[in-house]
Formats: sequence, structure tokens, C-alpha cells
Amino acid sequence: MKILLCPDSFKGSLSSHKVCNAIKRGFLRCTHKVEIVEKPVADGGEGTIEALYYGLGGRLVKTEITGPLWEKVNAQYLILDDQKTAIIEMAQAAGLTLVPIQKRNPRYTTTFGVGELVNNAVKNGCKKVILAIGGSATNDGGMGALAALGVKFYDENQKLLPGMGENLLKVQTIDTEGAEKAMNEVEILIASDVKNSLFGPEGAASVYAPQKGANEEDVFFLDKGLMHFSKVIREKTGKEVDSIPGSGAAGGIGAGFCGFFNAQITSGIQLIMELLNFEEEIATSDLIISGEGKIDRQTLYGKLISGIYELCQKHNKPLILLAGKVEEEAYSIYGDKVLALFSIVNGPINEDEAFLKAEYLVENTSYNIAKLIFHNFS
Ligand SMILES: Nc1ncnc2c1ncn2[C@@H]1O[C@H](COP(=O)(O)OP(=O)(O)O)[C@@H](O)[C@H]1O
Ligand SMILES: O=C(O)[C@@H](CO)OP(=O)(O)O
Repeated sequence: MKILLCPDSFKGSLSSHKVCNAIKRGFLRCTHKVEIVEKPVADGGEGTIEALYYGLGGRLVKTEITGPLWEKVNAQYLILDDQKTAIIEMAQAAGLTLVPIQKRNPRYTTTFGVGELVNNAVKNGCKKVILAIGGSATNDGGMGALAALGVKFYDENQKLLPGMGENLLKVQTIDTEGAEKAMNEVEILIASDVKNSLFGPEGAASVYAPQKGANEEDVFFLDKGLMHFSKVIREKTGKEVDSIPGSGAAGGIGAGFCGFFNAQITSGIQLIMELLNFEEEIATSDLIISGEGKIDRQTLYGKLISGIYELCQKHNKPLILLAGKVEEEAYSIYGDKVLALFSIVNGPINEDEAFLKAEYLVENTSYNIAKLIFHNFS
């Protein structure tokens, strides 16, 4: 029997890799007569590099770059074995978790470090960059990243503007003369975790800026800024970036890249599943176990598990889901769709305790699942 383990991370408590290990331990406590394949996954946000490094190998490059608050941070990206493809996780340079709660304000955070990572990869010989976006602290339309790659933005007085949400509305002229020439030979594939448009009620600022610390006034200001920014990009390049699905992901960084470089936005989940050869793994497995921190109404809509679920349906394979929390609505929504749905907690414990015991609880639930599967009823 082949069992495929492909959980997302349990945000706040366990990386997807740790969830895999704990499930495996649970099964091995029960039986060794089973082939277990571990494929930790991620949706393009935090944890993407870790999951892809585990699945694809390659070389991790560590470097110091500019963080979202303009301070220095350590980050890493992955160069695949072809030596030409780099995988960059935006959250490493501009992630929300890099900003303490009291300092969160997407008017002042920057994606400058994302541009530095791209530059570093290109200087290391990469011709293709897969940029996984999401989990960001920024709303700068990619202005910071573009600035790090040599694009200059000026206000009406010809004053050079640092790339951040606060300055989007001030951009009057754009100078691409100094842009890195090597970028002309680079293909950028932007793996986006969501499909939002750049501005408006479904845009980057309205939907995601509040979780980054913006108040109502900030949201209004940033939304106007992104609209203006796309207008000046259109005037400069002739490109309409605001209507591209996913241009509103991660504070609009995809829009900026599509405006000035050879970039395309695609679904992060689909891309990661293709890179990790998921369809074949699922088609050749007897049972698939996945999960995430919380299974709720949104789980099957656009999130990573929805992709896994669709492939399980296609190949008629049973899927078991594990989660720290299973919202009540989830049982009625998914109950008939998946083979089983388990919360790992073993009693009315609080979240701190659940996080602390998470590894043990995943292992224990998996042990019990294994006992059920391998019990001989005859
Ligand atoms: N070990 C755990 N036990 C109980 N609840 C958990 C655990 N880990 C994560 N969670 C819950 O899951 C939430 C995160 O949901 P998750 O599905 O992992 O991420 P996302 O926000 O991307 O959907 C956390 O805020 C927490 O409520
Ligand atoms: O970074 C962001 O703006 C959002 C959407 O891309 O990501 P997440 O909701 O995963 O933090």
C-alpha cells in the first residue's frame, strides 16, 4: 500500500515538513508494511522554499537583503539543478511575519528586498525566476522591488521616490534607463496565491491591507495609489497591468513586474503541484493524507487542498484530511467529499496548548487512523 502525505503547514504551529514527519511516525508505530511518500506542500506564501527544496533538491543561496521595514534581514532562495531556474519566496524579503504587530503599516513597508533577491539570482546566472508571492507586509505595487532592479520613480519635482505604498500616488515620471540590462533575458513566472485584481473593492488594498495594519483611511489612500501607479505604468509602457488576475496579490507586486519585465502571473498552487509532479504521485497512491491548520468553508476554494482534492477526484483516490481546527460547517461541506476529516486535538484544550502539543497530536491521530486501516476484521 502506498500512502502519499501532502499536508500544507499548520500556520502558527507546524511546517508542512513537520506535519509529514509526524503522520509518518504515527503510521510506523502501527505497521512497517506500507510505503509512505512525503510531499510537504505550500501555496506560494511562507514555507514555499522549504517545501520545494524538500521535493526538488537544488542549492539554497543565503544572502542579506533589505527587509520590509528597510532594515537588513537574512533570506534564502533556491537554485534548481539546471542552474538556470531560481525559486524566490517573496515572504522571505517582505513577509508579514518579519514585521512586529505594532509596526505593521503597508504605507511604509517595501518590497525592495524582493528585487535584491531577483538581482542576486540573475547575477548567479539564472534565466528563469519563479517568484512565489503572498504572505506579504507590503502594498507598494512592486515599486520597491523595481527600484532595487534599477527602475527610478520621480515625483512632480523630479525628486527620487523610495518604493513604498506611501509614494505610489506621487509618481509622475518613470526612468527605466538604469534598469538592469540582464533582466531583458530573464523570464519571470509569478506564482500567486490569490486572483484579486489590482485595485477597487476586490483589489489588493481593500482585501489584504487591513491584515497588514492599514486602517480605513490607509486602505482608501493605498487603493488610489495603486490605481494611479497602474495609470503611470500604462503611460510609460503601454501595458494594462490592473486587469491581470492576481495583479492584486501581495500588494500588487505582480502588476509592477508585469509592467516592466518579461513576467507572467500564474496560480501558485497549480505551479507548485506541477513542479512536484503531484498528479502522478496521486494517481499511483492508494491513499492520500493532507490537511492544514484550520479546515473551514474556504478550504476547497482556491486553497492548496482544493488542488489536491480535485486530483483525488479525477483519479478516484480516497483523501483523508487532518487539521488543528475543523469548523463545524466543514463537516457538512466536505463530509461526503473526503474519506474522513479529523481534528487532531484530544480534548477541550486552548490554542497555546494545542500548538505546543501539535506534533504529538498529529502523530497520535495518524496512529489511530493506521490502526483502523490495518486492522484485520476477519
Ligand atoms: N496545532 C494546531 N491546533 C489547533 N489549531 C491550529 C493548529 N495549528 C494551526 N491552527 C489553527 O489554524 C489557523 C491557521 O490556519 P491554516 O489553515 O493553517 O492557514 P491559513 O490562514 O493560510 O488558512 C491558526 O490561526 C489556528 O487557529
Ligand atoms: O500577501 C498578500 O497580500 C496576501 C494575498 O496575496 O497573502 P496572504 O493572504 O496569504 O497573506
